[in-house]
Amino acid sequence: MRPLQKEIIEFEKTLPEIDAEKEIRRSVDFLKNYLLKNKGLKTLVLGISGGQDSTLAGKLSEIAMTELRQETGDNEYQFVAVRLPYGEQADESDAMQAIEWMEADQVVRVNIKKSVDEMVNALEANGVGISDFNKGNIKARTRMIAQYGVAGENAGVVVGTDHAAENITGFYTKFGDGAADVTPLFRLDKRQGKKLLKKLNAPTNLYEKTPTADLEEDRPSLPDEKALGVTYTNIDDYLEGKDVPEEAAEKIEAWYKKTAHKRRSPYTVFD
Ligand SMILES: NC(=O)c1ccc[n+]([C@@H]2O[C@H](COP(=O)([O-])OP(=O)(O)OC[C@H]3O[C@@H](n4cnc5c(N)ncnc54)[C@H](O)[C@@H]3O)[C@@H](O)[C@H]2O)c1
Ligand SMILES: Nc1ncnc2c1ncn2[C@@H]1O[C@H](COP(=O)(O)O)[C@@H](O)[C@H]1O
Ligand SMILES: O=P(O)(O)OP(=O)(O)O
Ligand SMILES: [Mg+2]
Repeated sequence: MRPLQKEIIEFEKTLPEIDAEKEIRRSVDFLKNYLLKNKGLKTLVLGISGGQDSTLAGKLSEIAMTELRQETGDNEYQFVAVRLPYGEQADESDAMQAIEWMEADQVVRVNIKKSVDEMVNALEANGVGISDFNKGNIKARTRMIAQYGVAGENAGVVVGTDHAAENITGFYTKFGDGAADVTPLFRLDKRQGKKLLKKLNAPTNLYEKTPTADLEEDRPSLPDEKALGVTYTNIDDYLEGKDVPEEAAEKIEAWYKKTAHKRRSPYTVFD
């Protein structure tokens, strides 16, 4: 194994093989225990995009809240699914199918378009030109603001969908979808997430879907793998300690180094 690969695996805590049932239980118990330990917290809040990761994190959140209601008799334990389209979303039906499948207790819908466009206009009116790529990150941060708004009014915490394959590459917007209070998928790679969804009998189309952040208007539904220049198969293999082609390993390690600032708290004079 490459020396940096070993270090990364230790950091991400990814296992070479998993028992899906055990990992489902581990994530559900983690969510339940977090709310039980932090008295006063009652809800889990998560944006549902129609993609694999939020479908999985949403289902785990709903299972956790259902069990907590049954075990405590407290019906305030609720999972709130949040739809956050920017205007019309191409795969809206997938998002609604995911919400129906996970049987979310509550659904909140906020169209982020006005808010995002206002911010871009305000910046541009003051001489700061915003690229389509940068606007994409503003969309992700606006979704974060909306989710914290919902959490703040519902004694909630925001669930993040970050997992090992996104974390290692820093493939998320800093303080956007990278901002969350609890991350039940941390440690899992992309194929392990699929394995959990399969075990949970999720609709196949939701986990066989091409992963996309879908943040750019110039390149709609841009596959993550195209943006990253490396496949999830290679990333997952790398995280599971397997050999991957030299070029893929170099790309993964370059992303890991370039995005180190996202995996820590802000730098200080002591760094
Ligand atoms: N999960 C997803 O699929 C997903 C979601 C959103 C974005 N994305 C992708 O993730 C990426 C996000 O873009 P990004 O990383 O350019 O934007 P970002 O906003 O996440 O990070 C860039 C910002 O980080 C800070 N920064 C950069 N280098 C730093 C350093 N060395 N030390 C401290 N701070 C530093 C700066 O403020 C900079 O503006 C894009 O590739 C985007 O397409 C993926
Ligand atoms: N359109 C969306 N509606 C609700 N939530 C969304 C939407 N797009 C993204 N999200 C949330 O952000 C994370 C990260 O998405 P990536 O596809 O990995 O960039 C996603 O899991 C949702 O929670
Ligand atoms: O985060 P999601 O749910 O949008 O999944 P994916 O990253 O596979 O698009
Ligand atoms: Mg997505």
